[in-house]
Amino acid sequence: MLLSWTSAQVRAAEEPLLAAGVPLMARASSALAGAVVRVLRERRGAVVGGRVVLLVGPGNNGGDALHAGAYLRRRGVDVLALALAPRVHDEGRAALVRAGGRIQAVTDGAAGAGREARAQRAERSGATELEAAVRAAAGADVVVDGILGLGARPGGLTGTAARLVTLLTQRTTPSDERGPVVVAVDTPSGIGVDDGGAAGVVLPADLTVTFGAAKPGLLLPPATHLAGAVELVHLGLDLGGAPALARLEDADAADLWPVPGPAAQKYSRGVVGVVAGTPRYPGAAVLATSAAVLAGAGMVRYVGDAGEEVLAHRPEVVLGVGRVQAWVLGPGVAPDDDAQRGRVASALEGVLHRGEPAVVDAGALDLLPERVPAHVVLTPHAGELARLLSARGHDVAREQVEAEPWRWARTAHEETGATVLLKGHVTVVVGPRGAAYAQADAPAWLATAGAGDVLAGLLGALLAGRADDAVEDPTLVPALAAAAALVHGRAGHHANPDGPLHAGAVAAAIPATLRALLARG
Ligand SMILES: NC(=O)C1=CN([C@@H]2O[C@H](COP(=O)(O)OP(=O)(O)OC[C@H]3O[C@@H](n4cnc5c(N)ncnc54)[C@H](O)[C@@H]3O)[C@@H](O)[C@H]2O)[C@@H](O)CC1
Ligand SMILES: Nc1ncnc2c1ncn2[C@@H]1O[C@H](COP(=O)(O)OP(=O)(O)O)[C@@H](O)[C@H]1O
Ligand SMILES: [K+]
Repeated sequence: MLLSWTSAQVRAAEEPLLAAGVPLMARASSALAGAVVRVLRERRGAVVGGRVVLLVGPGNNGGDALHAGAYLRRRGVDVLALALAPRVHDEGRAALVRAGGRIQAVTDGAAGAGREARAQRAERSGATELEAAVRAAAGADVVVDGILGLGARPGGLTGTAARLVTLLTQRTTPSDERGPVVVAVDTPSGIGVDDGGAAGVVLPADLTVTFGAAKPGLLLPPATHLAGAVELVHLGLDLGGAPALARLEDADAADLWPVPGPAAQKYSRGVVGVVAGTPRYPGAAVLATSAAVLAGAGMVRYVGDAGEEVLAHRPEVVLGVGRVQAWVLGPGVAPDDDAQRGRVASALEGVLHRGEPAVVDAGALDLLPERVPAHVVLTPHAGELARLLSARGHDVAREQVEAEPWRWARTAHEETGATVLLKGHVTVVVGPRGAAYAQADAPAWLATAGAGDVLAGLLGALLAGRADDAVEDPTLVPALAAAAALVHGRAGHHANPDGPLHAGAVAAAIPATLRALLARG
């Protein structure tokens, strides 16, 4: 499991070590230099003579970059530090100069203009300075982004740094193999370290070397898309307490998946009840029931008017109401289908009364009671979450949910009591007692009609298989939801690696995906 901690948690864990004189910056910067050495070797086959440009901001993040630069200079690398703040880390600067590295202050003449003529002169020379800095960075083998790290204030980069990064990103395209490899120090500068925001301009990194612990912003969209590969450097921090946000890996999902023992029978393995689809829209019913069957449910009951189509595709499914261990409610249930909405409502009543876990998706979301237990999992996409929250008095649009998925998923959990699985390229799950996950397992090809119905059925099977545990320990529910998102994403890869997908193929890939996962786990 990949765990992440907030900047405050990391700083608190650093404090006792710093007080005891542990050289954290030396550890961080030598690991950073090691990463740059590897990049140089991969890119040019040699370290000596490589060109590295450091973007250096006012704090310790810049200090890390400068110390790493000193190390690289001693290895024969040509190092140029661009100081983007009036003052940069003193010791780091001295170390780089001692090692023979160059430092250049960059101003862009836009700030502090005095009298007109002087201002114009300053502007001209500043613009030239900035242009030269951009040229140097664009021509380097590696650019090290040490402008801001844990100390970044909300709102993103400002001033010279913002202008330089803007020009540099215009000059270089990520797919251009001749452009520099960007290595971010601790975090890409200017992202929301704790919330994954990307309010201003950010230099997209190919690699982020992060210190002590991963930060939530490295796992959350939109910032996660700017971090590249993330390499964690352990600093020996004692990070007590719960992590802020986690990401499950294959072994974690395998541990959570119920595997039948010799005494298993279909009822003990979990029966899933599915209220989905309509005669007009039978597809969702077929996909949700198929996914539940293929994910290994003991039995699947279908409730609704699309039974004929369901049986034509899945003869294993049993039609009609009966005892179930978990429900899947809402895929393909249209707002004008009173009969199916009535069945959803009565299943929801049962859920509140008897306490089975349930997946509440699509058309069932607007039938959700005021408060539900955490073993009810909502599975909205950003638009559906915005609608649900707006109906409860929050003024929020789809774009805002996409910009801050963790925040709004948390709000939905607080409002409803439910565990919330917010779908997207990164699927964010929030449950009780601060439990939160961000899963990035799916190929973008999975953004296809019906994929959500498959996820609902898959999660339903998992909840049915672990229904007693889920009801007993509500903090297990978000982990189960995250595991379902992982398996769903993996099934997308499995179904057609790097190519177009249709939802039926994703469902069909579930058994082999689970077999591979359980064999490795
Ligand atoms: N605490 C430690 O001992 C360690 C810290 N390390 C490094 O130190 C970093 C944190 O250092 P700092 O606390 O100095 O913070 P930063 O280096 O992130 O920068 C903070 C400085 O930037 C300014 N600033 C913040 N937002 C700004 C903005 N939007 N525009 C312009 N200026 C802005 C602040 O006023 C402050 O002067 C970590 O990210 C990591 O790279 C590592 O060396 C490991 C050990
Ligand atoms: N860009 C993306 N990359 C990867 N997965 C995505 C992306 N966009 C959406 N998904 C996933 O595809 C599925 C789409 O579900 P949903 O929006 O409910 O579609 P539908 O209602 O048609 O089934 C979700 O599991 C979601 O996480
Ligand atoms: K940085």
